[in-house]
Amino acid sequence: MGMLVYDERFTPNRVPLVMNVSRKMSWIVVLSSLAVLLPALIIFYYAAKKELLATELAEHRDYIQVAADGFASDLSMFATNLEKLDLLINRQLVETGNRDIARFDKRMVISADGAWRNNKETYDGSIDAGLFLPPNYPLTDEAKRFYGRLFDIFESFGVATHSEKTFSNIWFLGHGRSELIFDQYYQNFIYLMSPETDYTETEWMTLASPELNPERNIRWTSPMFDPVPGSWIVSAIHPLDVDGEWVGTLGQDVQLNRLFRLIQGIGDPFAEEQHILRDSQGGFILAGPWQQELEGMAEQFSIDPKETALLALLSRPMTDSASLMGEVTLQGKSYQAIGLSLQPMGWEYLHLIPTDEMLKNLQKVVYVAALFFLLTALAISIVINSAVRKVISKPIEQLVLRTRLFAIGQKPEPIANWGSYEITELALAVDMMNDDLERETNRLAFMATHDDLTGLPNRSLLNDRLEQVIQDTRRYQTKAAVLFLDLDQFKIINDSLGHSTGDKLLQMVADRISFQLREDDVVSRFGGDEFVVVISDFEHMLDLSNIAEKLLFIIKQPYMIDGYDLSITSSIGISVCPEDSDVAEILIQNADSAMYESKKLGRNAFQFHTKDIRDQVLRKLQLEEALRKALDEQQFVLYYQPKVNLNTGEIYGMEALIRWQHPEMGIVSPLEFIPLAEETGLIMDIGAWVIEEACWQMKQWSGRFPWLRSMAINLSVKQFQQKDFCRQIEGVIREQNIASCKIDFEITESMIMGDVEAAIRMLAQLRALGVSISIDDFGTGYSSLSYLKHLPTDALKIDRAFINDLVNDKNDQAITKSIIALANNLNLNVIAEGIEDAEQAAMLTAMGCRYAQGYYFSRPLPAAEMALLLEKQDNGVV
Ligand SMILES: Nc1nc2c(ncn2[C@@H]2O[C@@H]3COP(=O)(O)O[C@H]4[C@@H](O)[C@H](n5cnc6c(=O)[nH]c(N)nc65)O[C@@H]4COP(=O)(O)O[C@H]3[C@H]2O)c(=O)[nH]1
Repeated sequence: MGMLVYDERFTPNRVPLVMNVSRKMSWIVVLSSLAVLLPALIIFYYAAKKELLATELAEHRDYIQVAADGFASDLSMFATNLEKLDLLINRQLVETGNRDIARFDKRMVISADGAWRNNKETYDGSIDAGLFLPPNYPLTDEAKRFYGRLFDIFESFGVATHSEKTFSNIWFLGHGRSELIFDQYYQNFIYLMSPETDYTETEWMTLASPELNPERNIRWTSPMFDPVPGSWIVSAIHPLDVDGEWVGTLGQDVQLNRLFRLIQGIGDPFAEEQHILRDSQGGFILAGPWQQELEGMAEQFSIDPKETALLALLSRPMTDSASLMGEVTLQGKSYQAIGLSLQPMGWEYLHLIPTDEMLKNLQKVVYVAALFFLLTALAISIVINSAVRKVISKPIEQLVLRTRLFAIGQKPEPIANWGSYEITELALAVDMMNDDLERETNRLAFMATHDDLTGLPNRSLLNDRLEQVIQDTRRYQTKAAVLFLDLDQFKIINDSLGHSTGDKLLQMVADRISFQLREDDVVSRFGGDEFVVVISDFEHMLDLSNIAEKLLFIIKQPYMIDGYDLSITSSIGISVCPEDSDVAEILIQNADSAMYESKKLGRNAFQFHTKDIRDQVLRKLQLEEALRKALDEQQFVLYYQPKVNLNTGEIYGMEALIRWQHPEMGIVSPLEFIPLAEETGLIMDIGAWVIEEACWQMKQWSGRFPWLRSMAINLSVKQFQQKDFCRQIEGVIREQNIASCKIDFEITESMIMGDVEAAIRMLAQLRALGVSISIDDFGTGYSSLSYLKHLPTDALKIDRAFINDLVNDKNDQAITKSIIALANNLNLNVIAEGIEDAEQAAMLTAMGCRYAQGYYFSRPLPAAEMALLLEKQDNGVV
């Protein structure tokens, strides 16, 4: 959808990590489901595990108890058997007789190796007991009776008990290395025995000795691993005492494998369950995972010392009944241990159940549940994804598209229903916002290109239009013109009647100019009271003259504003494209220069841009460049023009006048460069230099000529407007150590007229420093008498314009007289400037003017010449 409106700002990679809402919602569902379900599953798992282990282990413990009981009862049955056998033998030996001797003789023969064994031909091991007597056995009748009777007892006992299948054999070992045995498994045992066979020092005999078995009860031999059948054997031992005398041992060999099956088949055995069985001496019978190792070297076997948990468990005492012994780690795997002590042998049995196998089913349940939850969450997220896409994402994408269309200036059709209330509201708000934005953008664009007051195009739009017009002149070989129009003396109206009246006047002038011109022409407000008109196409220069004249005329017509009947004239400068230039900026500059020229020519006139004007502009540029270097290169010098007392002809003071001695241009008049310095701001530095230099000079001269009253220094408007001007002056006075009363600042009326109040404040501050103030060029500046009386001044200087023709011009005489009268009334001194002859001096004296300055007395002089003049007066020569 975004592809429809291509704009670099809209490319999605600007925000590469942002996901769309529907996908985000899906993720939220999946993740929040998992966030809830996973911990729930984990909690469930651990709770269930605890419960399961508790119940399962309890069940197993019971099984084990049953199996162990079975195991123990089997074993104890052997003990009972032997006890019974002992009783039987003792009872029946009392009744032995010759029948027993006959039985012995009938059965026994000497074998080739010298040992006595049963006659093989009549021997059937499954029903007969076998007897072995070593060679040279002392065969007394008593012995024959004894063995003959034992044959009988063993066979009947053996056959009877064998049916119970609880043991494999019963045997008797006598002190003389005799052995009587009834063995179901090794029926020919006696034939395998060598004549040297001697069991008398083995446990089979010793455990029955009165020394080791004073209680005369059942003992168990250490279990033994028989590698041939691969089975563990243990023998039950019972002493056979006849008439209180130990005659031998009764025993039974028990193959443990059959019993192991009892404990190894408990419940549903676990694949990796382990069994550890130790006899009462600590010897291993079952060694869990190390069973093979044990059976390979039963004597040296011990548990790996790294299995510390198991060793610790084995070191704990076990109870007779099966008990849970907690969790143990074996070869890195977790087991649940159940242990007990098997009686009557005192063996310790440890049953190890792999924890994971016990929990296998539970884990399966948890995995299935987790999978189920995950799939459910995924399914829900898919549903939410498509719902959110339909209800939110799609409308939002539409809205984005609409906004982008607005952004590129297109206006899509409004959509009344967006499916849901909130989106419809949002869409309405977005449309409204876009409308407002469009209006505001247009307004800002207009403001950026138009003048607030008059609504005319401003400078920037003027430039654009002028560029366009210039291009058209090139393309269509036409001519265009720029008219630079400035209102004459507008400042006076503005200052005297107020800005509001001035603004209304400007608006009316703008309307009149616009009304006079064609639509194609451009009328713009260039600044202040300046307007620039672009005439886009004309044929003859005369057309331009006509337009200019029409404008001069229409502007000159009276205006009725705020109850004032106002009139104003204008001056117009005209530059022509392409003759003067085809560069917008230069065309405007040229028209501006021509406008100044027309002002010089007397205002209310128009002037075409000419070569002369161009030369003047060039000169101005040249001067400006040179002026920037002048101060550094010390090209300025001060001249001094004496001020004279008309009554006595004596010099009482002087005016410092700056001179610029340029190495190539020669002397440049201050009338030319001071306005330029003001325009460029260089006047600040130049003015400061003048003040310092003049003060320094006055300090020198007032030492030599104490009667010298004042040094007048001209101030420029910009200097005067500086905020810290007073502080600067104070600094100079302090630095030069000069009496401030000897400094007189000359300011012009126009400098005061802008902001009268501020000017009054500044003058008061200056006077507070002790300096005096004179108003220069007085009479030309439309001073209002009303504020003149409030001005903190000391003197008025009558402008040279009134003196020039004073002798002949009655008006000038009248003005001069009234200025003198005004000064007298306001208690101000009055100085006439520009006196060039004696007649003027005489007339002024007659009019009551006391002070004067002019070529008649002296031209402005370099310091050295001025010093000579002062010296002459000091010497009374003048
Ligand atoms: N025709 C004629 N002219 C006479 C006669 N007596 C004096 N003048 C000239 O009249 C001007 C008097 O200075 P201004 O009215 O203050 O007018 C000054 C003043 O406004 C400005 N100016 C000169 N020096 C400075 C300065 O240091 N700072 C500032 N801000 N302006 C200065 O330049 C203006 C012109 O100065 P200058 O060329 O020195 O011209 C001086 C002076 O040479 C006379 O009898 N006949």
